Amino acid sequence: MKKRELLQGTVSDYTYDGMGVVKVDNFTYFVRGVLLHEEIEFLILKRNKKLGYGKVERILKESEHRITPSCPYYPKCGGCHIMHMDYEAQLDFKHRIVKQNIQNIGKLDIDVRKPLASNTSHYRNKAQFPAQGHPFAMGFYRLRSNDLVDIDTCLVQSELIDTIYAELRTIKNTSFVDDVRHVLIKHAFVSGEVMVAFIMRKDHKEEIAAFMKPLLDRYPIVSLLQNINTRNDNVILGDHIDVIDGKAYIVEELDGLKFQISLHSFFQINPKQTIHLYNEAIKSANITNEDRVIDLYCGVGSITLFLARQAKHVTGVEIVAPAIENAKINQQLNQMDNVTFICSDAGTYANKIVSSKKYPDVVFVDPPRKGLDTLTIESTVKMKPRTIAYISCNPATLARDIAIYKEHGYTCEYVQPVDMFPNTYHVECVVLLQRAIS
Ligand SMILES: C[S@@+](CC[C@H](N)C(=O)[O-])C[C@H]1O[C@@H](n2cnc3c(N)ncnc32)[C@H](O)[C@@H]1O
Repeated sequence: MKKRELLQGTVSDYTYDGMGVVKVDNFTYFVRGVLLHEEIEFLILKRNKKLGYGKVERILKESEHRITPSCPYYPKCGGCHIMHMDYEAQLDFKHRIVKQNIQNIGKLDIDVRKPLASNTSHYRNKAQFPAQGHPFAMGFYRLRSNDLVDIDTCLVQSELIDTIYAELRTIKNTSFVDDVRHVLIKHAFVSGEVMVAFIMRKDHKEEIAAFMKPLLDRYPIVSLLQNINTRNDNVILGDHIDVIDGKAYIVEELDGLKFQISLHSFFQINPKQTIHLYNEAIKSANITNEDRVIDLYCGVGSITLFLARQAKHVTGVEIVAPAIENAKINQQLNQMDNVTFICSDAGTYANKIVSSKKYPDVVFVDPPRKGLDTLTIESTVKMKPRTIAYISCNPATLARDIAIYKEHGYTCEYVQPVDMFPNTYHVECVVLLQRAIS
């Protein structure tokens, strides 16, 4: 490869993570920060036998959807990926990616609807900021890197998280700064409650308590925690939690239902859009008060309790024990007696239900990005529910899994993307799989 080789081309497509695809002389390059149909000049950064990566040098013909990002740290900070697109272009990009996955991975001919739109700023209720002592930096990592970008504001976090974060940056001047791995903030939008957790290499409870005292007076921080993590990998949380002040959890409200959320439990990060996501899935599944439902991968029981307002009985299944403890308390907080929570691997529980022959009418699944394993898919099929509602945060594994369900006689009419994560390449989808054969 020649030094500083510049090429020109037109962006003809996107990669799943929002890079532009540019073909020059039948060779494919991926270039970040460009939009569909733009004509660009780019520098070749690297190239192998199959493809190359480029860095945009000049936009020769600009898209009408290009905007100047309002965040001063974009694109250096890896938290957001498509902030140079206006929101219409972001939704088109997500629509396109879901369609491509359904067609190319699933080999399926299914209508992919336009994504449901979200508010685009200050939508996040949770932030985890890595920190380092010398030289001090706190913020987010560059994309696919361990380089920390020092930031003092983040436009996708709730305004309260952003304000508290700005104050927490003064840990720079403390004696314990070198032992801080992450600071994690959760904000319950409706109750206003805030959790602040210091993820530490070693114990500094007393120094943290003294440092946080003025902030506890100024902000609704009802849960101040220390979590010790001595691992050498990139898992953020350790197991041990000390409650330094207040309680070990915060309480959030979604659509009139209350949810206790602890440090280790998963909770959807865009609460306003979560209500639309759950209602979309539940409405399409036509749940009646005769229905018995199993909600696999239930977290703190949020979909479970939404479902329980309409179904005869719902069983929520989740592998993380603290999340199930929260779920059981959430059941009591909302006074619902038609719910059972089980701490188990989803596939193992589903397989037990197959053996017991106590089949549900409807199954909900909301797995992590890796999607469903064979045991879970096969067991849910053997239960013969009339509907399997699949909520997915990864269109690639969703497409793979619905193709397998199709082989087992479950069909779906449409995929409904829901934008839960504006300015990032991530997209959530809801799919209803209906049993076509008996
Ligand atoms: C995408 S979250 C969905 C949680 C919940 N449905 C919600 O909307 O908040 C996936 C959940 O699956 C849980 N999980 C991961 N692997 C699991 C497994 N093998 N069996 C059961 N639950 C699992 C995670 O702990 C997490 O709470």
